[in-house]
Amino acid sequence: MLASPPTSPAASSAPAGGPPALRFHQVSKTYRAGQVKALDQVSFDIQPGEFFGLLGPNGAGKTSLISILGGLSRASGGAVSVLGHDVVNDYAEARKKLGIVPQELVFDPFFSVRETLRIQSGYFGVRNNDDWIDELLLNLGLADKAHFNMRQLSGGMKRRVLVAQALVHRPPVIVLDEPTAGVDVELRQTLWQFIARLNREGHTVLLTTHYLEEAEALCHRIAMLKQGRIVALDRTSELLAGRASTMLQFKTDAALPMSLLSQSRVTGRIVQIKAHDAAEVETILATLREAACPVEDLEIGRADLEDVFLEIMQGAHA
Ligand SMILES: Nc1ncnc2c1ncn2[C@@H]1O[C@H](COP(=O)(O)OP(=O)(O)OP(=O)(O)O)[C@@H](O)[C@H]1O
Repeated sequence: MLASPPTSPAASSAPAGGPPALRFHQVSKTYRAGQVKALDQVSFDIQPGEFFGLLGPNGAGKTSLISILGGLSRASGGAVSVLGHDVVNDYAEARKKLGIVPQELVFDPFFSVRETLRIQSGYFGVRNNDDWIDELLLNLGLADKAHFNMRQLSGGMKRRVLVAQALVHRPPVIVLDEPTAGVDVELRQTLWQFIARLNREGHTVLLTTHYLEEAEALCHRIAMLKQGRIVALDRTSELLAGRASTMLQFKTDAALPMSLLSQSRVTGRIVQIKAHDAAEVETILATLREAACPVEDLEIGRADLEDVFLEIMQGAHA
């Protein structure tokens, strides 16, 4: 089970007339001389104060988009800006406004945790930053590791340092690329509490994750990428409300009636079938009875973001 992240507060309103926190305008990216199209004319804005989720299966283009945002790679077409600063033409200003937690664990093995954070502060021209560094260490459960050499930390601890590094210059826009991949329940809880607090205080957050329960709990709006294109973009509540709202789950050893197969998800003995309303639930149960399909441990619940995600990725609403 995933750790339950704290529910994010409502987005603070964007300053009237100000630039969006992040703007992606017709962004395209190709690799291998155009053979691989990782991003295809991706356009969307994220407003200041939003907690925004970018979801998609492996290879959808999420990391490519974040690399372009952070200046690690160049878009093949289109433009990206951070609070109005273009990431190519106005790189230094754009980079100052951003704190990016990368997916990969990159660190310098020669320094302690505190030295790493002081050096990172120096990159951004922030002096006498120890009070904020102490607060970061405390909030990320690293207070007793400040003097540890980076090599002495576990993978989860290194990831906490990466988060602290990204936040060391108090960036107004925080980008987290799968920050909870392979980390334990405790870090996820600590991390989400802290990030939700920063968001409440007005920081914009862009999150990519494969943990859809986290995205559902935290994100005000969600974009879904599939093969480099945006296939859904809406408020989380609208995404959930607009699709099948009910989920039947039961166990069976028998084959399902053909008429139910297309709307079912089968994992071993567990079958999940989506329904739009109570009448459709009745029809499904009647179909199972008529087919003499034995049903155990029947549960009827609300469809969650994972159900919506799978429905969209399977192309039903693309
Ligand atoms: N340096 C590269 N050279 C060639 N192809 C690349 C390169 N980087 C990414 N790709 C390809 O671009 C596509 C998008 O990859 P990307 O890493 O952006 O996806 P992702 O959504 O972040 O995936 P994941 O969830 O697995 O991290 C994939 O087809 C990938 O193989």
